Amino acid sequence: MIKVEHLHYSYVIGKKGKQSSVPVLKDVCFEINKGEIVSIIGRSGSGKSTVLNLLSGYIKADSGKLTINSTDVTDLNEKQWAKFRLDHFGFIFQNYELIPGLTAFENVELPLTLKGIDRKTREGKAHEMIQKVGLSEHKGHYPNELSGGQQQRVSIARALITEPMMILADEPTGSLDSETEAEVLSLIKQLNKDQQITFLIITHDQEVANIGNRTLKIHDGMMKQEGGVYFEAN
Ligand SMILES: Nc1ncnc2c1ncn2[C@@H]1O[C@H](COP(=O)(O)OP(=O)(O)OP(=O)(O)O)[C@@H](O)[C@H]1O
Repeated sequence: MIKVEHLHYSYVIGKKGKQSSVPVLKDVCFEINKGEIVSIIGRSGSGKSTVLNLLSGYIKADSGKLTINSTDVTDLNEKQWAKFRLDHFGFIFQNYELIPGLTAFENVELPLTLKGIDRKTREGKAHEMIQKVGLSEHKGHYPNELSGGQQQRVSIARALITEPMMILADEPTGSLDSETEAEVLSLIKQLNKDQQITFLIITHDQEVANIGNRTLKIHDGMMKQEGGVYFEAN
Protein backbone atom coordinates (compact mmCIF):
# COMPACT_ATOMS: atom_id res chain seq x y z
CA MET A 1 0.00 0.00 0.00
CA ILE A 2 2.83 2.37 0.96
CA LYS A 3 6.39 1.62 -0.02
CA VAL A 4 9.22 3.91 1.00
CA GLU A 5 12.57 3.12 -0.61
CA HIS A 6 15.86 4.72 0.41
CA LEU A 7 14.51 8.18 1.21
CA HIS A 8 17.06 10.83 2.02
CA TYR A 9 16.13 14.30 3.16
CA SER A 10 18.16 17.29 4.33
CA TYR A 11 16.99 20.68 5.52
CA VAL A 12 18.89 23.63 4.14
CA ILE A 13 19.58 26.15 6.87
CA GLY A 14 21.28 29.49 7.19
CA LYS A 15 21.31 32.73 5.20
CA LYS A 16 21.88 32.89 1.47
CA GLY A 17 25.53 32.47 0.68
CA LYS A 18 26.14 30.77 4.04
CA GLN A 19 23.75 27.89 3.67
CA SER A 20 24.44 24.41 4.89
CA SER A 21 22.58 21.20 4.53
CA VAL A 22 21.55 19.18 7.58
CA PRO A 23 20.72 15.53 6.84
CA VAL A 24 17.54 14.59 8.69
CA LEU A 25 16.45 11.32 7.05
CA LYS A 26 19.08 8.83 6.04
CA ASP A 27 18.18 5.96 3.77
CA VAL A 28 14.72 5.40 5.25
CA CYS A 29 12.95 2.28 3.97
CA PHE A 30 9.64 0.77 5.12
CA GLU A 31 6.32 -0.57 3.93
CA ILE A 32 2.81 -0.30 5.29
CA ASN A 33 0.18 -2.84 4.31
CA LYS A 34 -3.58 -2.47 4.18
CA GLY A 35 -5.32 -3.00 7.51
CA GLU A 36 -2.22 -2.46 9.66
CA ILE A 37 -1.64 -0.05 12.48
CA VAL A 38 2.01 0.94 12.19
CA SER A 39 3.66 3.16 14.78
CA ILE A 40 6.74 5.25 14.25
CA ILE A 41 8.41 5.99 17.55
CA GLY A 42 11.36 8.26 18.19
CA ARG A 43 12.57 11.03 20.45
CA SER A 44 12.02 14.69 19.79
CA GLY A 45 14.04 15.78 16.77
CA SER A 46 14.56 12.24 15.46
CA GLY A 47 12.72 12.96 12.18
CA LYS A 48 9.16 11.65 12.75
CA SER A 49 7.30 14.70 11.45
CA THR A 50 9.67 14.89 8.49
CA VAL A 51 8.67 11.32 7.54
CA LEU A 52 5.00 12.30 7.75
CA ASN A 53 5.55 15.42 5.64
CA LEU A 54 7.33 13.36 2.98
CA LEU A 55 4.62 10.69 2.93
CA SER A 56 1.93 13.30 2.46
CA GLY A 57 3.81 15.32 -0.13
CA TYR A 58 4.33 18.51 1.88
CA ILE A 59 8.06 18.19 1.28
CA LYS A 60 9.99 16.39 -1.44
CA ALA A 61 12.74 13.85 -0.80
CA ASP A 62 16.26 14.58 -2.06
CA SER A 63 16.44 11.01 -3.32
CA GLY A 64 14.58 7.73 -2.97
CA LYS A 65 11.22 6.48 -4.12
CA LEU A 66 7.70 6.68 -2.69
CA THR A 67 4.98 4.41 -4.00
CA ILE A 68 1.40 4.68 -2.77
CA ASN A 69 -1.26 2.25 -4.00
CA SER A 70 1.04 1.17 -6.84
CA THR A 71 1.42 4.78 -8.01
CA ASP A 72 4.91 6.30 -8.03
CA VAL A 73 4.22 9.63 -6.31
CA THR A 74 7.85 10.65 -5.86
CA ASP A 75 7.67 13.40 -8.45
CA LEU A 76 4.09 14.66 -8.19
CA ASN A 77 3.83 18.43 -8.27
CA GLU A 78 2.06 20.50 -5.59
CA LYS A 79 -1.29 20.54 -7.34
CA GLN A 80 -1.23 16.79 -7.96
CA TRP A 81 -0.29 16.21 -4.32
CA ALA A 82 -3.18 18.35 -3.07
CA LYS A 83 -5.65 16.11 -4.88
CA PHE A 84 -3.82 12.92 -4.01
CA ARG A 85 -3.81 13.83 -0.31
CA LEU A 86 -7.51 14.63 -0.24
CA ASP A 87 -8.32 11.38 -2.07
CA HIS A 88 -6.04 9.04 -0.10
CA PHE A 89 -5.27 10.35 3.40
CA GLY A 90 -7.05 11.45 6.51
CA PHE A 91 -5.09 13.38 9.13
CA ILE A 92 -5.24 13.54 12.91
CA PHE A 93 -3.08 16.03 14.80
CA GLN A 94 -2.05 16.49 18.41
CA ASN A 95 -3.91 19.80 18.62
CA TYR A 96 -6.92 18.55 16.60
CA GLU A 97 -6.71 21.45 14.11
CA LEU A 98 -10.48 21.99 14.05
CA ILE A 99 -11.88 25.19 12.57
CA PRO A 100 -13.03 27.25 15.59
CA GLY A 101 -15.90 28.96 13.75
CA LEU A 102 -17.48 25.71 12.57
CA THR A 103 -19.56 23.28 14.65
CA ALA A 104 -18.44 19.69 15.18
CA PHE A 105 -20.81 18.64 12.38
CA GLU A 106 -19.52 21.30 9.99
CA ASN A 107 -15.90 20.41 10.75
CA VAL A 108 -16.59 16.77 9.91
CA GLU A 109 -18.40 17.75 6.71
CA LEU A 110 -15.60 20.05 5.51
CA PRO A 111 -13.41 17.59 3.52
CA LEU A 112 -16.44 16.63 1.42
CA THR A 113 -17.20 20.30 0.81
CA LEU A 114 -13.61 20.69 -0.43
CA LYS A 115 -14.14 17.71 -2.72
CA GLY A 116 -17.24 19.36 -4.20
CA ILE A 117 -19.68 16.71 -2.94
CA ASP A 118 -23.36 17.74 -2.91
CA ARG A 119 -24.97 18.87 0.33
CA LYS A 120 -27.33 15.95 0.85
CA THR A 121 -24.57 13.35 0.49
CA ARG A 122 -22.26 15.42 2.71
CA GLU A 123 -24.78 15.75 5.48
CA GLY A 124 -25.72 12.07 5.38
CA LYS A 125 -22.07 11.06 5.63
CA ALA A 126 -21.31 13.59 8.37
CA HIS A 127 -24.20 12.22 10.47
CA GLU A 128 -22.87 8.70 10.00
CA MET A 129 -19.30 9.65 11.00
CA ILE A 130 -20.35 11.73 14.01
CA GLN A 131 -22.39 8.75 15.19
CA LYS A 132 -19.47 6.39 14.62
CA VAL A 133 -17.29 8.35 17.03
CA GLY A 134 -20.11 8.65 19.59
CA LEU A 135 -20.73 12.39 19.34
CA SER A 136 -24.24 12.68 17.92
CA GLU A 137 -25.37 14.64 20.98
CA HIS A 138 -22.58 17.17 20.53
CA LYS A 139 -22.77 17.75 16.81
CA GLY A 140 -23.93 21.37 17.16
CA HIS A 141 -21.13 22.29 19.56
CA TYR A 142 -18.20 24.47 18.58
CA PRO A 143 -14.68 23.16 19.30
CA ASN A 144 -14.28 25.38 22.38
CA GLU A 145 -17.43 23.79 23.82
CA LEU A 146 -15.93 20.31 23.62
CA SER A 147 -13.37 18.48 25.78
CA GLY A 148 -9.98 17.53 24.30
CA GLY A 149 -11.09 13.92 23.83
CA GLN A 150 -14.31 15.02 22.13
CA GLN A 151 -12.37 17.36 19.83
CA GLN A 152 -10.08 14.51 18.87
CA ARG A 153 -13.14 12.34 18.11
CA VAL A 154 -14.41 15.10 15.82
CA SER A 155 -11.06 15.17 14.06
CA ILE A 156 -11.14 11.38 13.68
CA ALA A 157 -14.63 11.61 12.14
CA ARG A 158 -13.34 14.35 9.81
CA ALA A 159 -10.41 12.14 8.83
CA LEU A 160 -12.73 9.21 8.11
CA ILE A 161 -15.36 11.01 6.07
CA THR A 162 -13.54 10.79 2.74
CA GLU A 163 -13.02 7.03 3.25
CA PRO A 164 -9.26 7.47 3.00
CA MET A 165 -6.85 4.68 2.22
CA MET A 166 -4.95 5.53 5.40
CA ILE A 167 -5.08 7.80 8.41
CA LEU A 168 -1.87 9.59 9.34
CA ALA A 169 -1.89 10.46 13.02
CA ASP A 170 0.74 12.82 14.45
CA GLU A 171 0.87 12.40 18.26
CA PRO A 172 -2.90 11.82 18.32
CA THR A 173 -3.09 11.64 22.11
CA GLY A 174 -0.30 14.10 22.89
CA SER A 175 -2.67 16.66 24.41
CA LEU A 176 -4.90 14.24 26.33
CA ASP A 177 -4.90 12.94 29.90
CA SER A 178 -4.25 9.23 30.28
CA GLU A 179 -7.90 8.22 30.63
CA THR A 180 -8.95 10.12 27.51
CA GLU A 181 -5.88 8.83 25.72
CA ALA A 182 -7.02 5.26 26.41
CA GLU A 183 -10.48 6.08 24.98
CA VAL A 184 -9.07 7.57 21.78
CA LEU A 185 -6.62 4.67 21.31
CA SER A 186 -9.45 2.23 21.82
CA LEU A 187 -11.50 4.04 19.14
CA ILE A 188 -8.55 3.78 16.74
CA LYS A 189 -8.20 0.05 17.46
CA GLN A 190 -11.93 -0.48 17.02
CA LEU A 191 -12.00 1.34 13.65
CA ASN A 192 -9.03 -0.73 12.54
CA LYS A 193 -10.62 -4.01 13.63
CA ASP A 194 -14.16 -3.38 12.41
CA GLN A 195 -13.40 -1.54 9.18
CA GLN A 196 -9.79 -2.48 8.39
CA ILE A 197 -8.82 1.20 8.42
CA THR A 198 -5.04 1.54 8.13
CA PHE A 199 -3.28 3.87 10.56
CA LEU A 200 0.20 5.30 10.72
CA ILE A 201 0.81 6.72 14.18
CA ILE A 202 3.71 8.99 14.99
CA THR A 203 4.57 9.14 18.66
CA HIS A 204 7.35 9.49 21.21
CA ASP A 205 5.35 7.42 23.71
CA GLN A 206 5.94 3.67 23.89
CA GLU A 207 2.46 2.97 25.27
CA VAL A 208 0.84 4.69 22.30
CA ALA A 209 3.20 2.89 19.91
CA ASN A 210 2.18 -0.43 21.46
CA ILE A 211 -1.30 -0.27 19.93
CA GLY A 212 0.34 -0.86 16.54
CA ASN A 213 0.78 -4.23 14.89
CA ARG A 214 4.30 -3.10 14.13
CA THR A 215 6.61 -0.43 15.44
CA LEU A 216 9.27 1.33 13.43
CA LYS A 217 11.93 3.08 15.47
CA ILE A 218 13.56 6.24 14.24
CA HIS A 219 16.75 7.56 15.73
CA ASP A 220 18.81 10.38 14.31
CA GLY A 221 17.06 10.07 10.94
CA MET A 222 17.69 6.36 10.64
CA MET A 223 14.88 3.85 10.88
CA LYS A 224 14.60 0.23 11.88
CA GLN A 225 11.81 -2.21 12.52
CA GLU A 226 11.54 -2.97 16.24
CA GLY A 227 14.08 -5.66 17.00
CA GLY A 228 16.00 -4.92 13.78
CA VAL A 229 19.11 -2.88 13.09
CA TYR A 230 19.24 0.73 11.95
CA PHE A 231 19.93 1.32 8.30
CA GLU A 232 22.99 3.51 7.91
CA ALA A 233 23.28 5.81 4.91
CA ASN A 234 25.92 4.91 2.38
N1 LIG B 1 12.12 23.62 8.71
C1 LIG B 1 13.24 23.11 9.24
N2 LIG B 1 14.44 23.66 8.96
C2 LIG B 1 15.57 23.15 9.45
N3 LIG B 1 15.63 22.06 10.26
C3 LIG B 1 14.47 21.49 10.60
C4 LIG B 1 13.20 21.97 10.10
N4 LIG B 1 12.20 21.18 10.60
C5 LIG B 1 12.82 20.24 11.35
N5 LIG B 1 14.16 20.41 11.36
C6 LIG B 1 15.15 19.57 12.05
O1 LIG B 1 15.03 18.24 11.58
C7 LIG B 1 15.15 17.31 12.64
C8 LIG B 1 13.93 16.39 12.66
O2 LIG B 1 12.78 17.17 12.96
P1 LIG B 1 11.32 16.54 13.06
O3 LIG B 1 10.38 17.66 13.31
O4 LIG B 1 11.08 15.64 11.92
O5 LIG B 1 11.49 15.65 14.39
P2 LIG B 1 10.36 14.95 15.29
O6 LIG B 1 10.89 13.59 15.59
O7 LIG B 1 9.04 15.03 14.63
O8 LIG B 1 10.40 15.85 16.59
P3 LIG B 1 9.21 16.22 17.61
O9 LIG B 1 8.82 14.93 18.29
O10 LIG B 1 9.87 17.18 18.55
O11 LIG B 1 8.10 16.82 16.82
C9 LIG B 1 15.36 18.11 13.90
O12 LIG B 1 16.73 18.13 14.20
C10 LIG B 1 14.89 19.50 13.54
O13 LIG B 1 15.61 20.48 14.23
